[in-house]
Amino acid sequence: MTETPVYPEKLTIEPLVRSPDTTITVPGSKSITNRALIMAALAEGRSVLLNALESEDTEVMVESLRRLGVGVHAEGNRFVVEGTGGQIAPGPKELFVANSGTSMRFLTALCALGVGRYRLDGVERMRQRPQGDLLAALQQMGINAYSERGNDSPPLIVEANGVLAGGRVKMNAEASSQFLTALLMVAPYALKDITVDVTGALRPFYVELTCRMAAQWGVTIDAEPDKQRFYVRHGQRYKPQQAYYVEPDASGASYFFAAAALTGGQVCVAGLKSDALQGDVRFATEVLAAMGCAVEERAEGLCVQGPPPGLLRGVVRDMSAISDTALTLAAIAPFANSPTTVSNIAHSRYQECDRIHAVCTELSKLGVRVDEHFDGYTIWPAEKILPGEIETYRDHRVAMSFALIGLRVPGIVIRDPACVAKTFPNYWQCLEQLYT
Ligand SMILES: O=C(O)C1=C[C@@H](OP(=O)(O)O)[C@@H](O)[C@H](O)C1
Ligand SMILES: C=C(OP(=O)(O)O)C(=O)O
Repeated sequence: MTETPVYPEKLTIEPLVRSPDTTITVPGSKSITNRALIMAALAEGRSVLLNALESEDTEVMVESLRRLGVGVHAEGNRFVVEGTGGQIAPGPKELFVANSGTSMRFLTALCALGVGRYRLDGVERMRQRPQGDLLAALQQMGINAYSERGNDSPPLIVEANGVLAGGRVKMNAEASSQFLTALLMVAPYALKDITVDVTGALRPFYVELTCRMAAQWGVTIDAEPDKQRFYVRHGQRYKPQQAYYVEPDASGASYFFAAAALTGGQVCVAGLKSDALQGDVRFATEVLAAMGCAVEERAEGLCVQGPPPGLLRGVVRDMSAISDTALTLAAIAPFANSPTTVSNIAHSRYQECDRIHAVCTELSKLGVRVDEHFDGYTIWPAEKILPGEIETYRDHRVAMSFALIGLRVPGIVIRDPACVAKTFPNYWQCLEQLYT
């Protein structure tokens, strides 16, 4: 894989002197790359992924798959995967996934197809992130899956006996929709058909992404219209793909669209379509459009034109389905001419950091009025935003979002800029292109 650039401890963002008018190429989607890696691993034979994301979150997935006996050869963003048809190397095996939620959840379910003992661990923050409802679902299917410390967080142990029973399972996926994705992806390899009854609220777009991708790879996942029940026939098999193209990362694209919104400029993201598989494309097509931006799909990609100065409107939105972009929205909200309220993202307090608290703390530091709610925030238009040093809490999205404020306000300094390596190692180079 390519080397991550070396960054200083702090990065000062220079304000733009004129509005951008440019096209940016963002890397491939994390969500799609890590799903495609699992589906390719489960398929029998060679698959080739094109425009795959090369970042920490996909590297830990690739390394873990290798430990499970799946050959993965990465040449830049072209990944060649030698699928083993659902056979994974017997335990004992130790997997380390740093702070990649998708890797932790998807691999936990994959290990349930193995034989023996698998131990999955991550960095300190990963040891605080919730996994209990995924473990509970696997237990219902005859797998001895548990948290080593008894706190529903990693390290996780999966003791498997080569048989995932299948049958009827109840699952709560409120803490993370990734639990359901993880289970659905391995479901065709169970002994019996699987019916999942979803209890509690489900953030649907990531699960829809899973279902749409499974269909591309030859597996049907049926869902009731209300998305409270999913059904997977056992015995289906993923078909290896000769050239599976990974869409540009829509969450990563949100920063560049937001830059256009902030500056009255125009930014296109190459290759992204308004009907992308990824729900986060709605940040542009719905949220920015509601704030007064013009959003248009063109031959070169999806393009956002920001409104003239002073005309960006605040929005009141349930951001639960696209919560990774709630931080992007928080960064541009102080520049709007009315307050912005984000609701229903309580789960994001258990992601890379407590994202609600981080947003509120860092915006307050810059003199922005913000009210913290248990499930979101209200951000008020700011007459003046102060310079300041942003704590990024090892959260790539805090770093990428707050850098946007620096495009308008002098003296914004981002601590630990290297944390973007989780999903977007060349973020700062892409950001620089806005100055050209
Ligand atoms: O399935 C996925 O690819 C993802 C689901 C979401 O997680 P949660 O459902 O845990 O919020 C999102 O935040 C994450 O970045 C990627
Ligand atoms: C929440 C995120 O990632 P994950 O859950 O995959 O670690 C993210 O990328 O914002």
